[in-house]
Amino acid sequence: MTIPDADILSAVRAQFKGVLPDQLGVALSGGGDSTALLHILHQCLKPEGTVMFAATVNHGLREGAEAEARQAAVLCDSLGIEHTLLYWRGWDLQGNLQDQARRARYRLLTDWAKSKGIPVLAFGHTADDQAETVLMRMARASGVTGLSGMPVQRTVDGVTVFRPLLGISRKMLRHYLEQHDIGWSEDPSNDDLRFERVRIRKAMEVLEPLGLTAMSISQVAENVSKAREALDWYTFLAARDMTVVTAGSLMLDMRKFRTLPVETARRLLVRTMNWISGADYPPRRTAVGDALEAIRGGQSLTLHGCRVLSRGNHSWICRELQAVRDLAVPAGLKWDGRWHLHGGDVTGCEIRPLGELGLRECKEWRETGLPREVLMVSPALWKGTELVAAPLAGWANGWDAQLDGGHEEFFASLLSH
Ligand SMILES: Nc1ncnc2c1ncn2[C@@H]1O[C@H](COP(=O)(O)OP(=O)(O)OP(=O)(O)O)[C@@H](O)[C@H]1O
Repeated sequence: MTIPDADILSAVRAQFKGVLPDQLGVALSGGGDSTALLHILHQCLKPEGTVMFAATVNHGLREGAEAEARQAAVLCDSLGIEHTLLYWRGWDLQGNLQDQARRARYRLLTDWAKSKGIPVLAFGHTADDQAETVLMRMARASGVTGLSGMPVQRTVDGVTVFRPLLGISRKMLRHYLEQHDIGWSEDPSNDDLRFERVRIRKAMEVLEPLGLTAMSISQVAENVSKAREALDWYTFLAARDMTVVTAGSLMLDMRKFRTLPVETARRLLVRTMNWISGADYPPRRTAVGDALEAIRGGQSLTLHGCRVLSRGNHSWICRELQAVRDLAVPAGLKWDGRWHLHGGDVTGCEIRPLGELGLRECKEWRETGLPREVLMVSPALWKGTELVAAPLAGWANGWDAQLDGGHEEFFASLLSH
């Protein structure tokens, strides 16, 4: 299928939703997709005055990579776009090479964008990449979030990662390149059947005559992503209605929580646990399903570095003591990835959890109205074995405990991805 240039350009332009950045970076591998991306964006943005930059990462893993990167630089030069070559030399010869290379690539590219003050970084993921991602996630029996595929836009380390080609197929882009007589490099690993993505790509050739095309599968991802947005809103409103967020923990009104549809309750539980533990991955789906049933049945339990305490009509979700018991940082630094203590002289002091011993010294802890388990995992200031301050347990001593981003961040996390 071919579509005219004007349609491709207007589809890409529409992804900016009327807000064009002053500066934009392109992650240019030199492959067909990102080469087409560079050219298309150049056509869309140059007349609008956006200054473009491009960067290519050489992972140092293939012989031809340097020559391909140089070729990408030549293309940029011909379009008057500043090009930077970034090098990764970090593989520790252990673990999943592809995964490490991908993480390193994102880090190098976002660092580069930040160093140049570039707010938006465009990637060449296409409808085919989206379809492959969705099929791989189906193989893992993913839920609504996984089946939404890759988002068009998300923030990574303060930089907007932007994928304006998700609605355009690889075939259309190849046609575009041929029409404009633009060359590109073929990465041999794109044909390496050891990779699941490549095997899925092959399988798609069989699915295509049945109507399961890159375009139709990526459209399903977009539909699911809209359904996910609606679900997130509902989860957000439910959280506002049935939770109290305090001392970095969450108190759930169980009478309301029990009436929630399972998927809403599951999302609320997962987001709460990720917010409290700081983990950037969710707990296993089956573990969450079991936990949910137990919590609704009024049980207490431990999961994902969090403790769920059943207290009659309420359940508390807080940090698990065992997960932070040995966590100590010099006062002045962030504790458990999210707490700061502010107050007087920090010389010789460190932040550790209040724990059982510390709580015993806080004679007025009951007046806080918080369960002892919540207070025991709260940040306290220690000088050796001497407790200097426990701001959340009624013994502030001139000190104040502040949560990174505050409690509103929890509610915001229900709507962000
Ligand atoms: N070495 C690299 N340097 C810079 N950007 C890269 C590099 N590798 C991938 N990217 C970016 O990530 C996007 C997705 O890469 P991936 O390898 O998953 O897909 P691809 O379909 O092979 O893309 P392409 O045809 O552009 O190489 C690319 O389109 C490009 O924007």
